[in-house]
Amino acid sequence: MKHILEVKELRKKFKNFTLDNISFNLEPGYIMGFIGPNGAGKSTTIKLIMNLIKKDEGEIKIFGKDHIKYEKEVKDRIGFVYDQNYYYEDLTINQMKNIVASFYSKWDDNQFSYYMHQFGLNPKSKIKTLSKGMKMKFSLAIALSHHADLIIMDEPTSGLDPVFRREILDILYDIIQDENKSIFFSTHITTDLEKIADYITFINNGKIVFSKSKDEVLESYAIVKGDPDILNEEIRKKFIGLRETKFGFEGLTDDFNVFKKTFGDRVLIEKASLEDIMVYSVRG
Ligand SMILES: Nc1ncnc2c1ncn2[C@@H]1O[C@H](COP(=O)(O)OP(=O)(O)OP(=O)(O)O)[C@@H](O)[C@H]1O
Repeated sequence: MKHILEVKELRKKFKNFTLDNISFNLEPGYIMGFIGPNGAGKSTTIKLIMNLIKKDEGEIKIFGKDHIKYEKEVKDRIGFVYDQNYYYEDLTINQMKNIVASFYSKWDDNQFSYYMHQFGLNPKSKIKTLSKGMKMKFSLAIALSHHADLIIMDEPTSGLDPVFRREILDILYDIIQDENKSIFFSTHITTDLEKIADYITFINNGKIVFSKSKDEVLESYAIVKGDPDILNEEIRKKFIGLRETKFGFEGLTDDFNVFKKTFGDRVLIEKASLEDIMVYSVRG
């Protein structure tokens, strides 16, 4: 099996939004971050992968198998964290865990107890008494306790404090040390991805902007800063996004050698962060 997750020409049309021609692949042993502004189509893509909503067109294969035809088998091997995980609020963590555990063939109670301890959660607490961050920790513990080969998460670190976020990143990093496992997750916290992602898939307005290795992404863009008087129509076209004030300009380009050659020391060329790439690409 070459790809653990294959999404090919995926389409879904809502009344006011179309997810159009989404294609990307994830190989075993890697972490892929899924980024894009609010409303770009991240959750919709994830719901389509998990068959929580029906696709209009396209193909999704997980572990080399069609995600609908082999849904039960495929989902048994996926650890899924979703920003609206539905739990019975009146049950305790342990009672809810017993219900969820029955769905997984490789459920591991020791692993779950380990995470309860690690995450500082009391299994006797009622779900309704948990804070947002604690509920997310509970969801993560469930996703990580059945020896999943693919972890899919929709904004798993939202609502978590920086200390716990770092702990989660370490856990995710440990998981992919097993080279047969992969992680696909959406996030707005691009600095987390700079730390641990191998691949970045960027979606904007229902379309894929790029799906590439993180190193390739970070090497192919730069921020150029300089004096406004060097800007003309031709030069402006070299920017993906540009911000101008009367004191200077700052812009994102994927053609920074041209600036180096043409302007030398008159421009400052700096590395672009994932956040820069996202913000300038979206704003234009
Ligand atoms: N069931 C639905 N019916 C109609 N439109 C929908 C439905 N679900 C999502 N949409 C629309 O699809 C678009 C993409 O939404 P989606 O939740 O996938 O974005 P997102 O990238 O996850 O955003 P965020 O970062 O804010 O979570 C939005 O315009 C949203 O209004």
